[in-house]
Amino acid sequence: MAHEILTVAQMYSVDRAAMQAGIPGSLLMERAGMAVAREAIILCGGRPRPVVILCGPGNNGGDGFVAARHLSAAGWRVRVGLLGDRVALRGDAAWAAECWTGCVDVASPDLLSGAGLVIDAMFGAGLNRPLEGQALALVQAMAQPGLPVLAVDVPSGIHGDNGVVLGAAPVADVTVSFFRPKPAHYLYPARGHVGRLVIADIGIPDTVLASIGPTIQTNDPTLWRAQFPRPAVTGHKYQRGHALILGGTVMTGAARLSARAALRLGAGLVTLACEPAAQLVYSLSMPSLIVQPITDAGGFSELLADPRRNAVLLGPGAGTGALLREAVLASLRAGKAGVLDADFFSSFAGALSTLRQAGLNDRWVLTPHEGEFARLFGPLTGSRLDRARHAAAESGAVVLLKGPDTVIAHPDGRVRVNHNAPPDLAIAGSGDVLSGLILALLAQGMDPFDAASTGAWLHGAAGQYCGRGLIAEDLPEAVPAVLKQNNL
Ligand SMILES: NC(=O)C1=CN([C@@H]2O[C@H](COP(=O)(O)OP(=O)(O)OC[C@H]3O[C@@H](n4cnc5c(N)ncnc54)[C@H](O)[C@@H]3O)[C@@H](O)[C@H]2O)[C@@H](O)CC1
Ligand SMILES: [K+]
Repeated sequence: MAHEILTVAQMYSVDRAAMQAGIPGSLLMERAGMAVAREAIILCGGRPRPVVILCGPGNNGGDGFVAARHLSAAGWRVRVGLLGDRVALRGDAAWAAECWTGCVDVASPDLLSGAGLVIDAMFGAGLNRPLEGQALALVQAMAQPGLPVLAVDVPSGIHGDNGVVLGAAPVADVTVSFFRPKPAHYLYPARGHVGRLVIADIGIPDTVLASIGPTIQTNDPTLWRAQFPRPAVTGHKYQRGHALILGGTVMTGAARLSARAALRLGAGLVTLACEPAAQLVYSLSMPSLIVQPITDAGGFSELLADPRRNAVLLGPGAGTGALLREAVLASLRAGKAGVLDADFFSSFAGALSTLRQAGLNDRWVLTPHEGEFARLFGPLTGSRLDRARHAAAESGAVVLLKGPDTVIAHPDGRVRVNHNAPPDLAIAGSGDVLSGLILALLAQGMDPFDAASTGAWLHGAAGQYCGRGLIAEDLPEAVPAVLKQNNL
């Protein structure tokens, strides 16, 4: 299964490469339009409906003309509405329009009355400004209750790269795109407009990707399954890593959730260091947890001195005092791997250079949500993808920017977009579980980029497994079932 996501510019390069390889653009358009017609038939359960196809002035419109021809040939009643002048059509779109022998009306909202399906072929990759005028009115008219919408490439008004809605965009039931998805198919708010995504094969050979060098992927177990840690038959707990967590004194729930997740995902040992006042809370919470009282950062450094303690989690519920700050710097200097989360971001607001000097590198995973991200990295612009990538390059660490479309970026420019998280995961303590999962994988020696990807995916899968009504405590308990379900 392919996991590459291509930017709009990369998709145009693919198009050119395919043509250089001898595949004419008109053939790509023919296959694209056929795929659209096929999906329209599937969407309507094989029963013809009056369909209105709204065609724009570029090749997205060309795909619409091809679909019109195929649906008409299949016995469907087709009305085509064109946005713009027919004589202004160029290249393959002009060819596709010539091949359509039916009527072409001026695209207007009136055309939609009586329609059982609308195919949105107004704008795709070439959208370069917000919708206005007639295009905007058409998008608004598509929002009729009960009128299914099938979008070609992207719902018109969606920017293919950043997932931003430019002016307005229909909420499609199905979006049919070609060869590989674009970032907007996975990034919100666009993803909320895409509906079911179909990526159609239009005969472009995978070999064209060699010259493109895609760096964005959808997150999926096939990317990291081979690296997923499995206990050896003859192994013992010390070969499964020793995770170290700094627990807070007041918000003790956060570190307990992280510890529980780390234990469930197979860390050999988990030590939780805390001030003596909180020792009992942690000790009584989980018999398998080792609790070590410390009175200051010196005590934490002593724990770090044992090389078997190979992965550290700092931040969940840890407070913003000197202990967390010093524990972070000591862990970075000690050359450990680890996860920096939650209160870490407030403690080091705007202090990226201090972290880098202390040794922040790609053995570390930073797991901010949007607010925490801005605290450390400032108000960066661009899509979540761009910002995560920029932050990873700037920090030298793996950055996992949390959200419904969690993005995981490596400082070398690789990015993965996670897409299995249900909205039920937006609850208190959910992030603490995620950082505990990643911690367990780091302790077991997994590469940090893969550990972050795996953690995000397992977190989403656990959320799906628990379903509605889940609380954060349920997530670690779902780990064994999710591992079994997915043969991990
Ligand atoms: N491999 C590929 O890349 C393939 C692409 N195909 C289709 O080609 C499309 C891209 O075609 P184009 O590059 O011609 O781009 P589009 O057809 O998406 O749009 C370009 C046209 O729309 C105008 N336009 C852009 N934004 C506008 C706005 N807000 N209001 C009014 N007019 C606006 C532009 O001036 C230009 O005339 C894809 O989305 C896809 O549907 C397919 O034909 C098959 C192969
Ligand atoms: K479209």
